[in-house]
Amino acid sequence: MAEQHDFFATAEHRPLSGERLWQVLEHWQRQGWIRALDLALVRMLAQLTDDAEPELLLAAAMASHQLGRGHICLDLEATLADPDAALSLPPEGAFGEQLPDKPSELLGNLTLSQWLERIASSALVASGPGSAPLVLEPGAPARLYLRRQWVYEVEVAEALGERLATNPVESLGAGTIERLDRLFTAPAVDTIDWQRLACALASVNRFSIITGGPGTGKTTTVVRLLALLQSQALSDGRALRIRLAAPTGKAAARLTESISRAVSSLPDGMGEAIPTEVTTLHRLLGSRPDSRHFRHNADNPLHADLVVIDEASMIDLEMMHSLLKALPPSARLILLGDKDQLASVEAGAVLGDLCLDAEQGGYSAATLSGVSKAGAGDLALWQAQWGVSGDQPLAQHIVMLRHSHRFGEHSGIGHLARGVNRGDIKQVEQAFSSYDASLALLEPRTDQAPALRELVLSGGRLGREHGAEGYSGYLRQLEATRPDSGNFRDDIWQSWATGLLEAFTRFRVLCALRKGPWGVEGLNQRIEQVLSEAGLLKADQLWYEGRPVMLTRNDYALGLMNGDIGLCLRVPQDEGGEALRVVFPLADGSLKWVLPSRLQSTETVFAMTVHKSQGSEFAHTTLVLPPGPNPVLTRELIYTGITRASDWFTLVMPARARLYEAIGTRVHRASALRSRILASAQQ
Ligand SMILES: Nc1ncnc2c1ncn2[C@@H]1O[C@H](COP(=O)(O)OP(=O)(O)OP(=O)(O)O)[C@@H](O)[C@H]1O
Repeated sequence: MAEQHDFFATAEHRPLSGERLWQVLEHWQRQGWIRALDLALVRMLAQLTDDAEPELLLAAAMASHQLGRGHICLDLEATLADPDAALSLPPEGAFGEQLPDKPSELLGNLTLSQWLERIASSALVASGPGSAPLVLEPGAPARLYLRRQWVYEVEVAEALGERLATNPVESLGAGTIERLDRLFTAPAVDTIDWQRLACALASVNRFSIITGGPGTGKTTTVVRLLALLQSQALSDGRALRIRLAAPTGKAAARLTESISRAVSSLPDGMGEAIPTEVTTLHRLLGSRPDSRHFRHNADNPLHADLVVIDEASMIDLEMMHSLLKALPPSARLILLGDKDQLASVEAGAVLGDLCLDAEQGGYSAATLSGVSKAGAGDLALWQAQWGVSGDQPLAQHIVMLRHSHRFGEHSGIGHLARGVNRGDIKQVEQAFSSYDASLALLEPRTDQAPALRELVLSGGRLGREHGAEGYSGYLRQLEATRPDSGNFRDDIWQSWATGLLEAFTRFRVLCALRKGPWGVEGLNQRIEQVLSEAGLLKADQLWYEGRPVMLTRNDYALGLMNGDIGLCLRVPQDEGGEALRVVFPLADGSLKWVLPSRLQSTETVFAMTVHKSQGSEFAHTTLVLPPGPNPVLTRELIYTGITRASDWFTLVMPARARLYEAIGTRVHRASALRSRILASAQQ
């Protein structure tokens, strides 16, 4: 590949001078194309040595910037092929403008081999373990890492590779099969019971992934798996220590509810000693204020025999690293999640990377023979129909659930989500035209369109025809059910607040962008204005009754996490009189009341980004796309937005082309995690 790039380079690359480098980097930072953090890192690197070529420092700035965009490393070859894409140029709102000092001007005629040479020649760069702050892997594709990311990737791959190295599926014994028979009915002829298969495979492995779209039974399956393993352990005289966690408080609270439901429907005698309390990953690992290190680590592992993590698509590489470090070697790890959802906010796409081929199965002869007695159907025949065979270690540990019990064949949301996932524009259009009881499409010309106003107030057409409300439902409930006496600690005020928190989840506006009139910032202002004009709230100050807020940073002193959502309510005080307090739901079902002045970093959340909505579900979800092209518009973003809806979904798109472009664009995050894991498992 290096030669190929050299071949296409037509003009000579003029070496970059130090002076020009700093001019350009400062310009990039002023423009917001790179972060202040990226520039500070490069300045720090430049001070460590005087042998760093400007082209190396440029690569370091881009690697740091790419990390901020979720990439674990800088793919040097891809960067040379499209240098401006590495800085997401053109920026939001600047489409078509002439932009000076773009990366393509600096890297235009540089060949890969020249760049590699200049990077590798510095003491700042190593090709593997050591203390140099950068790591260069010159293979194909050549990658430049900041050292910490390289260490995370290597150590996660080693830990998972070690867990994948064994596949004792032949040990599936008569006791397990008898329990599977109690937990599952026999599958229909010629079908595969993927849930049963997942249970059988995960019952013998130390690492398993159960992936599937919304309502495919991930929770149901894992609860049956816990029942199977715990009843086995109890009959051996030693209960398993089981821990359940999810990346966010919201996801943990949702899973607590669905696990409790699933445990109560287990066959008699099989629900014993199965916990239903789900904690956040941060709490599970023991987060420490202002530190990226956790209380539980390799020296102080978790007290657990089995750890289940839900919403695993939200786990970034660093968190996966911390989790694997804290996991005792003998403990089982089970990840649940939807591989097609957006990747984590922070860097990495761990679940997506691991599940790249999950749809095809790819089970080996040993796995097929081992599970043939599990009663899940003829997996060998199913796989033969796909023409797939395999002995790739990762595939033996993954099961994809394929049938949605929530969004079945006749569900509009299911039809639409499947169409988006397949990139099938026809199916997407057909979904909107055929399923008008659950789906609506709005194509407003401006952000002031009356139809948008109606959507926000009362749910638009879905509100009029099918009872899918907008924000007026929550705000009317606030006034109509307000208790008339007592104090905010009284049960009556607590249940009022609980009801309002629940009502607020019935409708939500999700945005692809943060900035601009079609982003979170503009739409929050617009929604406040619409609701104020309708007399539903008085948004004349920062804090007003009815304001929904989201924390934008962890607040360890208050025990609240980034992403937690609360409502600002006017409540009677202990000492008499009334005051505004913000009420937050906690994972254990209790409420936390906080004075607004104690909240450091919050933002209004009538509109929120799709990223922040992961792990949540709203009865009526509205997804707003911007009119202009933007690299954040991807298939995964649209799918994640749609699948936040439990009953109704409205898509707002000022320009149809954005939807088509997004559906055709897949998220790609540079990393070598998958190939490293496979190499490590085969060693
Ligand atoms: N095999 C099954 N047969 C009938 N109903 C099922 C089956 N599996 C799951 N369900 C039902 O489907 C619904 C969704 O199941 P579950 O909550 O386990 O799915 P999930 O994949 O965890 O969903 P999500 O992650 O989207 O919340 C539940 O009401 C559950 O009882």
